[in-house]
Amino acid sequence: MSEIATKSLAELGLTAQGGAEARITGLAVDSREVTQGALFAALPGTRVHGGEFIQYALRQGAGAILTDAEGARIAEAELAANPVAVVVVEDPRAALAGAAALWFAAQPEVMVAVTGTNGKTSVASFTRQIWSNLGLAAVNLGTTGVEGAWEAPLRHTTPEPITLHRALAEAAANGVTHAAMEASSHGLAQKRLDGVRLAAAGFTNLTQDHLDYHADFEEYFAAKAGLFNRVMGDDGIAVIQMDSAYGARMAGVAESVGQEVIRVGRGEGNHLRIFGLRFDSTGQDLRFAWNGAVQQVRLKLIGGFQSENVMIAAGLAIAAGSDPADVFGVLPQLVGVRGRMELAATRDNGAPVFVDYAHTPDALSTALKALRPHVMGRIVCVFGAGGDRDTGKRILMGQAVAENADVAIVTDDNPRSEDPADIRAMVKAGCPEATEVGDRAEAILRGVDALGPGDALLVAGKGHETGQTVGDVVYPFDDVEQASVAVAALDGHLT
Ligand SMILES: CC(=O)N[C@H]1[C@@H](OP(=O)(O)OP(=O)(O)OC[C@H]2O[C@@H](n3ccc(=O)[nH]c3=O)[C@H](O)[C@@H]2O)O[C@H](CO)[C@@H](O)[C@@H]1O[C@H](C)C(=O)N[C@@H](C)C(=O)N[C@H](CCC(=O)O)C(=O)O
Ligand SMILES: Nc1ncnc2c1ncn2[C@@H]1O[C@H](COP(=O)(O)OP(=O)(O)OP(=O)(O)O)[C@@H](O)[C@H]1O
Ligand SMILES: N[C@H](CCC[C@H](N)C(=O)O)C(=O)O
Ligand SMILES: [Mg+2]
Repeated sequence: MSEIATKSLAELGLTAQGGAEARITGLAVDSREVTQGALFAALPGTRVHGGEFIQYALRQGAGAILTDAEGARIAEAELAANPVAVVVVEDPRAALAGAAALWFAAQPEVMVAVTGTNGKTSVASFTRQIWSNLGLAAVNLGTTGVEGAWEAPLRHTTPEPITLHRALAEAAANGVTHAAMEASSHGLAQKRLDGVRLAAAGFTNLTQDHLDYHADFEEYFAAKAGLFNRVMGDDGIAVIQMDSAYGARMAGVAESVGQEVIRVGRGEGNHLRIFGLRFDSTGQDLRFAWNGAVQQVRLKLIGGFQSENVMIAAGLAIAAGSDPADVFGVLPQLVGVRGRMELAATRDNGAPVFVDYAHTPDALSTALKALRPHVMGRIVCVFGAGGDRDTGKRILMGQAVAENADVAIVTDDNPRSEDPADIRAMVKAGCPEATEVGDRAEAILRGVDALGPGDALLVAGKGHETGQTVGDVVYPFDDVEQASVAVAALDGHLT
C-alpha cells in the first residue's frame, strides 16, 4: 500500500487552538467529501454555515477543522466531545486558499488572471492561444474548463481553492508553464484564488450582472477590485481596458497598490491603442499602436469586442514576459472561442447563424452591435434569461435586444427552479414586440425560418453549454447543433 502524503497544520500556515498539531491527509470544503484525517473547512455560506456540517465531517474521520468563531460556536458540543485540532480564524476562506496553495504546492510558473463582467473566457483563451503559438506549454482555466496543453473539466468559472490548486498542480506536473485564469466576482468575493501567484491581471469591463449575489454595484466593483488590491502583489502588472466607465477607476486601484498599469483602449495615451477596425464577412482588420508604433493585423474573428479582448490578451502576454513583436506576430492565428460569436450554420441563401454566450444586457447589445457591420439585412435574435439569477437584468436584456435587433424571439435559457413563463414575461417587459416561444429548439427553428438573403441570426445566452437546466434536470441541448438541424430541416438537407 502506498503511504498517504501528509502535511502538518504548520506546513499549511495554520495554527490550531491550544497549539494542537495534526498530520493532515487531505482538504475538504464539503463534509460529504471528508476522508480519514482530512481537514474540513467549515465556511460561512450563503444558505447555511458550514459549521452545521462539522458533526458529519467528524463522523467521517476529519483530522482537523478550519472555521470561524461562528462555526466553532455552532459545533461547540461536537468539538468538545471530539479531540481534533480546531483552527479558528476570522476569514476561513482566505485561510483555506492559503492552505490549498501550500498543500498542492505547485502552479505553472507564469500565471495571469482576468476579471470583468464580460470577456473573461475570451481573454483567457486568447492569452493561452498566444502563448501556445509562441511554443509555450499553456492552458486557460475557467467557464469552459481547463483547455490547452493539459485539459480537464471544471464545474465553476473560478473553482474553490482545493479544486483550483489541484488543477494547477496537475497542470504543472504535466509540464504546463503558463496559465491564464478567469476570476469571477463570486470567486473573488469568496477568495477562491487568493493563493495563486500572479504575474499580471486584466480587467475587461463592468456592467450589470449578479446583483442577486452582490448587494449593489459598489460591492460588485469592490469584488472585482480585489483581484488588484488583494490577490496580485505590487510587483504584478495590471492590464486595464480604459474605454469602459470603470476602467479608470480600476487603473487607480492598481496604481494605489504600486502596480504598473498597461492601458488598453481607443483614447490617446493608452499603451495599446485601438484606432481602426474594418469588418467583413469573415473577420476584421485591426489597426493599433503599441507605445506609439502602428501595427496592423488580420483577425479571423467576428465582432469588434473581440479586438478589445485580443488587445487585453496581448497586454497580458507582454506583461507576463513575452516580446511584443512576437505577440503581435501570432495574433492572426487566433481562433474564436467555442460559443462566442461562433458561426454555427449558414442557410442556402447565405444567411449565417451565430451562437453567442451573451447573457447580460451589455453583452447582448455589444454582440448585436458588433454583428451589424458584418450584416447587410436584418438581425434576428433568439434569447432568454437564466432562472435563479439576477432578476433585475431581465428587462434590461429585453431592452438591449429591442434596441439592437430587428426581430426578437424570447425563449428559455436554464429556467432552473423558476417558472419559465415568469422569466419570459420579465424579459418581454423590455421588448413587448418580441415573439415568445418557450421551447428553445422551436425558437431557433423559427429564427432560422425568418432569415432571408443578407439577414443573420444571433442565438444568444448558452454559447458552449450542452444542457438546458429545467428544475434539477439537465436536458441535453446544444445551440450550435440545434442551429445546424434547423438549417438542414428548412433547406431540405435532412435525409
Ligand atoms: C453562491 C455561491 O457562490 N456559492 C458557493 C459557496 O457555497 P455557499 O457557501 O453559498 O454554500 P452553502 O450551501 O451555504 O453551504 C455552506 C458550506 O457548507 C458546505 N456543505 C454543504 C452541504 C453539506 O452537506 N456539507 C457541507 O459541508 C458547503 O460546501 C459550503 O462550504 O461556496 C461553495 C464552496 O466553495 C460553492 O460550491 C458554491 O458555489 C455554488 C455551487 C454556485 O453555484 N456558485 C455559482 C453562482 C458561482 O460561483 N458562479 C461563478 C461564475 C459566475 C459568473 O461570472 O458568471 C463561478 O465562478 O463559477
Ligand atoms: N469585451 C467585451 N465587451 C462586451 N461584451 C463582451 C466582451 N467580450 C465578450 N462579450 C460578450 O459576452 C459573452 C461572453 O463572453 P465570455 O464568455 O468571454 O465572457 P465571461 O466574462 O467569461 O462570461 P462568464 O461570466 O459567464 O464567465 C460573449 O459571447 C459576448 O457576447
Ligand atoms: N456563469 C453564468 C452563466 C449564465 C449563462 C446563462 N445560460 C444562464 O443560465 O443564465 C451564470 O451562472 O450566471
Ligand atoms: Mg467565463
